[in-house]
Amino acid sequence: MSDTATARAAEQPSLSIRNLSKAFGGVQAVNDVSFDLAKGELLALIGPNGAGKSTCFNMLNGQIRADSGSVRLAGEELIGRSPADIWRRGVGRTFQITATFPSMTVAENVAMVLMSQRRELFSLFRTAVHRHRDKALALLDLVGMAAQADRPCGVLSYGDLKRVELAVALGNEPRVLLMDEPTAGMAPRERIELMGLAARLVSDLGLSVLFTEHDMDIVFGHAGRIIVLSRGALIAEGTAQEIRSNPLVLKTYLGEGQIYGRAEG
Ligand SMILES: Nc1ncnc2c1ncn2[C@@H]1O[C@H](COP(=O)(O)OP(=O)(O)OP(=O)(O)O)[C@@H](O)[C@H]1O
Repeated sequence: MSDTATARAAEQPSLSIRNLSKAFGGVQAVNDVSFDLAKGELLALIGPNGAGKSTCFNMLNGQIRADSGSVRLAGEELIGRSPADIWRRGVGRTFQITATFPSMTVAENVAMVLMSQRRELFSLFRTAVHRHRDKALALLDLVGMAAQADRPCGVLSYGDLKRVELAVALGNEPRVLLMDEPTAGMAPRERIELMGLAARLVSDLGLSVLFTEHDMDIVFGHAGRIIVLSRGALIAEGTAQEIRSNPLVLKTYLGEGQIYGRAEG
């Protein structure tokens, strides 16, 4: 690669979304949405219920096929690829509902993803768990869970489970991490701690994180930048201060008075 091409590659956003659209029957769930996620950025995607946030996420990781548009990871097109392929290329995801195996220990759960990443056979699970233990512990250390490595996931608090889930997502060494309502169902203090951890991972690992969130204290307290969807369309983009004072956002979302203390679901 020439010096100019190398410099250009370094400047490239991690994820570049252009004119993304998806309709379900007569409902235009996502309508011509374009935005960039920069390297080392913590970007929040917010909007009222039904705005299209989940549909957007599901297109980014290949779970839903876009009707049109483009999603590029460091310049490489992701549309049309399977979720497993997109995951292997470096787009990780955490879900609203935690998905660890309760009877397995914390370290075994992390080792599972390391095996899967290397396409190892699960029949050799015991030896693989042993082989991946150091890496699993290093990942657990990143999320403050190394001391609990040998406890079964089934006995952990919800906040700790979310940390394990984060370690599992990091096991694939993602360049981009999609976090779907990461703090849903958590107590206020746990919420702040988890997002503080995500922010630290963004700056320490140079990870790019896109997250959806209904808790505006979390969004305004942690996101470097915010994008706002309403009825499938991107209506605003900016810093917390810009979004808070944006008249259209106030009218369509923040003015509704439904975001603080919204029932989780
Ligand atoms: N599989 C589907 N089939 C039909 N309509 C769908 C489907 N998925 C989403 N929709 C519709 O698309 C629109 C966007 O939904 P989406 O779940 O993406 O919004 P959201 O912003 O994630 O909402 P929430 O904050 O409630 O999770 C809504 O009108 C929804 O009813």
